[in-house]
Amino acid sequence: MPQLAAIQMNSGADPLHNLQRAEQGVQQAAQQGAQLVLLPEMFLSLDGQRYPAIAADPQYVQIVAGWARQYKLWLVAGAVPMTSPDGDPRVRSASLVFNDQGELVARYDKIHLFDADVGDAHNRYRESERFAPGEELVVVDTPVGKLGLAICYDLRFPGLFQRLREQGAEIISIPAAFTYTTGEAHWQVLLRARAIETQCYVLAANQCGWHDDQRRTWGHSQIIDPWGQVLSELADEPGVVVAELNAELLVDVRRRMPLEQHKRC
Ligand SMILES: O=C(O)CNC(=O)[C@H](CS)NC(=O)CCC(=O)C(=O)O
Repeated sequence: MPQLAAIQMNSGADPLHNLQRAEQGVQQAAQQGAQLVLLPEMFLSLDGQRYPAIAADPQYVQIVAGWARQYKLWLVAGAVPMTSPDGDPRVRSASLVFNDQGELVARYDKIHLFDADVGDAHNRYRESERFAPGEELVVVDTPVGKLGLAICYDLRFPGLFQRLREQGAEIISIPAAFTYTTGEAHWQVLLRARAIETQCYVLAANQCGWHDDQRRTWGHSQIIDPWGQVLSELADEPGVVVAELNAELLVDVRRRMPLEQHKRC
């Protein structure tokens, strides 16, 4: 059965250092037989001041594409800063999907931006100051199933997930930098709810620990099956979580309880 993997990181500001640690994670996932691997949100750097320079330099994306080719796996570069196609000076937070040849096959730009007062040490999150929102939903064919893309704060908007399911999603990837405070309160409940409602596999890769700017993230990256069962979960240290995708289970859950056909609104 195909293997899914999510990489949990404690990204600092320096992209070169983060690249090294991300590659270690990808290598570890490959050794465990992973075919579809997810990196967390802003794994290249969690320092907002660096996002424009990262977006302007294609070498970062080329390096990540090279891992997909080298380790022969499909790799979702959870979210990286990318130039806005419409000329907005703000970057976009983009999820990039590479096939096992290292070719870019899909890009999803985060739609919901996290502007919230969390009440933690960092407190005031204003993602829209640095990032412009995306507009389009993305579902992409992979050898392990149809993959729907979402990012972090999107997790709180179930309508997006309903539409990914309508467009055929069987697996949904959620790279994140979910805060410690909101993660402790909501992360797993939301992830399991999205898996149960959409009857999809949910692959969630979070940041963990303290970062360079008084931000603390929750970790607890995990893989959940379409019945809502947590197959594998990390605590709050960097690492890799791996689980099998059982295509029969997915069909069975949907056949026994055909939510898609019963939906009336
Ligand atoms: O802005 C950056 O530097 C990189 N982006 C992030 O860390 C984003 C926006 S601040 N984080 C989230 O969306 C967390 C959502 C969350 O924690 C919740 O919904 O509770």
